[in-house]
Amino acid sequence: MELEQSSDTHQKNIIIEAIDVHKHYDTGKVVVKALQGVTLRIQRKEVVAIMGPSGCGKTTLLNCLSGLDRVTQGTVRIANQDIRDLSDRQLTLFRAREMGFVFQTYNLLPVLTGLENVELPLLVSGVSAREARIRALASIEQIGLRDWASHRPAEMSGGQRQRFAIARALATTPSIVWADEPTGALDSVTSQEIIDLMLTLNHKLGLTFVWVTHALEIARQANRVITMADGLIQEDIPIEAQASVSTFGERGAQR
Ligand SMILES: Nc1ncnc2c1ncn2[C@@H]1O[C@H](COP(=O)(O)OP(=O)(O)OP(=O)(O)O)[C@@H](O)[C@H]1O
Repeated sequence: MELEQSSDTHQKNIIIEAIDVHKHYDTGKVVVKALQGVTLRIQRKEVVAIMGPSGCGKTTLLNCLSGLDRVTQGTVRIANQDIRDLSDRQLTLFRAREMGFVFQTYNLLPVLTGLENVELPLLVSGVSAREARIRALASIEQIGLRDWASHRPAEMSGGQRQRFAIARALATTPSIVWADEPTGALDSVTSQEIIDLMLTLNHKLGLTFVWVTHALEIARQANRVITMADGLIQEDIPIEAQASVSTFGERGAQR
């Protein structure tokens, strides 16, 4: 009975579920089988790192799980919503409500200030200008850069830009933040500051994070590391259960 209850709680806490996901890219000349049957479940509040050699399908998996791209075959459920059942428009709204995105290259609009960049997704999702300002400032407060709100990205360091990108991802109060190589363009000290910020937000706000990374020193700070090879999950190990992080890391970090 107790077992049943605990497995029920486990099921309820699952926020990301992929079942036998395939993704093929038809380039006209060849069909690239980027994902070849990925099944995984991620619980609320987990911090999951996805590693693996270049071309193994990490970004494709992130795009398919987050609904930035459609799967060729298989099921993706986010917060119990099967995203295949959503039209493109519904999926866009669902993403805006449930998810935030952080990319290696920040993707801030250069003509807007930090504050305006953070306000943008709120305005796009229909929040009033007044409310957007309040929420964007609260989000910037979380990343500790209130004094930089009126600066444009060109005036900021890489770390500050990435902090604003994180503030933008937080502004819509998502439950999941996807980060594709979030520290790929940063030096090691700044990388660690960005990781510390995401881990703090995970603790404080209970956000679920999925990081795609090549860096072992980043991955080992997640709760769980998934290593991919050739479009499949090769290893899926909670950090505390890893007998030797360096062993998996040497494989995972290969490019
Ligand atoms: N739009 C596309 N059209 C055709 N092939 C693609 C497309 N996107 C990715 N691929 C191919 O799918 C495979 C997986 O690519 P993906 O970008 O997911 O790998 P990755 O593990 O994220 O690589 P990296 O670490 O270099 O970013 C690769 O063979 C890649 O060339």
